[in-house]
Amino acid sequence: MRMRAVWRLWSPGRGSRSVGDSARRRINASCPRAAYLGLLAGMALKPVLGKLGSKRVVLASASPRRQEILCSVGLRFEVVPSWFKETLEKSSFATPYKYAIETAKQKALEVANRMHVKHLRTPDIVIGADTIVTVDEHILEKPIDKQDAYRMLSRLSGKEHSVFTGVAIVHCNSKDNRLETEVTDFYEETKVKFADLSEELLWEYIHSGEPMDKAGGYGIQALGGMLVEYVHGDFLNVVGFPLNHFCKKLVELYYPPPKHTIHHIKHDSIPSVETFENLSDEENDSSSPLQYKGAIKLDRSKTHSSGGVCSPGSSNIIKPNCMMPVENQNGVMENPDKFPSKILELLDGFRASKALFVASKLKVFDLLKNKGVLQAVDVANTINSSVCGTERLLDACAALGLLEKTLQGYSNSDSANIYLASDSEDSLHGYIIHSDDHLWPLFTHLESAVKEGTMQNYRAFGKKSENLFQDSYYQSMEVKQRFMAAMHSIAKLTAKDVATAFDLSQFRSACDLGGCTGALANELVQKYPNLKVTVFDLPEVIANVSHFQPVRQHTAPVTFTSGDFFKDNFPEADLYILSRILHDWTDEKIHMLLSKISAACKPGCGLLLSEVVLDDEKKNRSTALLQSLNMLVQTEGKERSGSEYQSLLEHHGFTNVKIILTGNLLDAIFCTKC
Ligand SMILES: Cc1cn([C@@H]2O[C@H](COP(=O)(O)OP(=O)(O)OP(=O)(O)O)[C@@H](O)[C@H]2O)c(=O)[nH]c1=O
Repeated sequence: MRMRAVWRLWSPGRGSRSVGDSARRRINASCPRAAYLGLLAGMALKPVLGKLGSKRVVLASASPRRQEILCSVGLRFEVVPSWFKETLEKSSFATPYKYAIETAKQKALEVANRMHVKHLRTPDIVIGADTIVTVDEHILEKPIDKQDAYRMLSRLSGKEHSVFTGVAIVHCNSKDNRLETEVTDFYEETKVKFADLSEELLWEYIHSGEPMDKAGGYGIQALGGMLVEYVHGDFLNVVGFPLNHFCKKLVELYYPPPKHTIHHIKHDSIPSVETFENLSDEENDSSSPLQYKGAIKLDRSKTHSSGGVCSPGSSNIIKPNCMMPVENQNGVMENPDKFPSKILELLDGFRASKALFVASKLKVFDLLKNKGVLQAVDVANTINSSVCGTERLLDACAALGLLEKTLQGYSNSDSANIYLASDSEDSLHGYIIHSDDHLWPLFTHLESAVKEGTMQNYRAFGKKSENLFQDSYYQSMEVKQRFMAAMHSIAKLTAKDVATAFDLSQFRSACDLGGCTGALANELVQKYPNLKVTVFDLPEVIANVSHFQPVRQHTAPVTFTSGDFFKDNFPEADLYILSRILHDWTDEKIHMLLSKISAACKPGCGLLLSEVVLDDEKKNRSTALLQSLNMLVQTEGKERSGSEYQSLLEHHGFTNVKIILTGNLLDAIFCTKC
């Protein structure tokens, strides 16, 4: 086995309804990623699932993976596998995804018809899906036998291919005993790259039996994961169902922007955007008079799928072609394609960030964690702020899903308790404060950074950063502590995924260069009790690490040694670690550092990097690419792609470079000295 792909998103059965709330919370607390996904999805889907709860929902698929994925978000449905044969003429479709969508549609329609006619049980909604793999302009479906699987897998070997899943959501209605259907469809594309597969590995995999019921002849969620070098896009889409896109579609269908938003379109030109978080205000469509004050009331009898909405006699008349959700024949609200939700989301993004920053800075989440539920006036008095300002901040946070608002007052959401309270184990408070105090001023000079191609520390803080860390991050005790708390937050969030990305059990000593508070080092000694880890960092940092150490430690403690890795000799080790170090520096300085590490390494020594890895074309991972802009405004470094890291490492005698996209904020790269 030469390559291994680890993507922790796939965890069958996670979030199943049998797990009680408190149990789930416990699981989540020890697994930040699961917690994030669980809470986000749970929160987002609640109102939509509520609406679907009373409907007969049918999954027209025999695929156990699709059943598990949909189960995992708590959707209630029956399974009626489709009898539709996947025999549409592929060459008659202009693009592969159109073929996948059409097949998905036919699968769902076949089930809808059969249930209506044969079983006299018309479903409300039928969901169909079809997954295909495309490579070199060929569409690969499920192999018919082992030879076919061999042909498919050898075609995929060493190459990038696309996985498309087409999905059809069919709304059904029985009128005068006739079945009426309304289809909403979409597709999702994920790019997957396979390693070069040896004949031996290929046949071993085929004989495992796994390829036979899977498009392209592999199952990424199981043994097939070992064939994969990287995945760009939605992992679950490869597994068979694009859950994220599906949830967004449900939101669009069942939860159009709140009616008072429509008011804003007219007067502010900035409607709120459809994020999952918007859904936390479950009762948006309640009949609360306050909620609709001054807003257009949508009268179902006056809405038409073709025209838009008007409310005659009201002063708030909306013209037919403005960005209104319109009702389709099934009474379902849909957004016209023109609605530029993505752009508006970006345009508004800074407001949401700033609301989060201010609430964190004013310790709103700490207060609510301690007190449970409070009215706005009590929060305002405690944080020494105006009642009207506090109320608006709390409302905004509630609408963003950070708080919950009831008649009793405001309380923290689960994710706020886990990530926003400053004293919780997985708190991101440090990083939030750093973002507000340090990154925000730097980003206000992004335009200059882009024009000049350099960091903006002088413009933002009036200080030259000749020595980046001394001048920017360690210039005062306060700034240093803030910076270390920020790095600690991120390291805690990512350490487990980085520490477990590769098998490091053969190493006995490790040195984490620039390892700061030792968060990754502490995770490594948990995972590998026989590993002795030394954190090597500047004296200013080492002097300040004590209060970041874990309270209960069952393993040998991590040791800390001070020095400058550019100038001083560093401790001997058979594994070196650089976590978020290379992205701070120019290629020239990286070469200097890597050649020092290479010289210190004996053959067989390992080097573990943890960085955000960009895709080779630098076009797919927006979070990673924004992180590279972040490096532009504040350092002389940048984020790099997998092949860029590979060539830097190979240049210094490291081989067998493996990259794992962890699905977390940091990815992991491992290589050995030859
Ligand atoms: C690439 C890949 C695919 N699959 C499975 O491949 C089948 C695709 O075939 P389909 O025709 O879309 O679905 P089906 O299995 O025939 O079911 P149905 O929709 O009823 O026709 C689905 O099962 C998927 O999970 C995996 O489990 N893992 C993977 O990495």
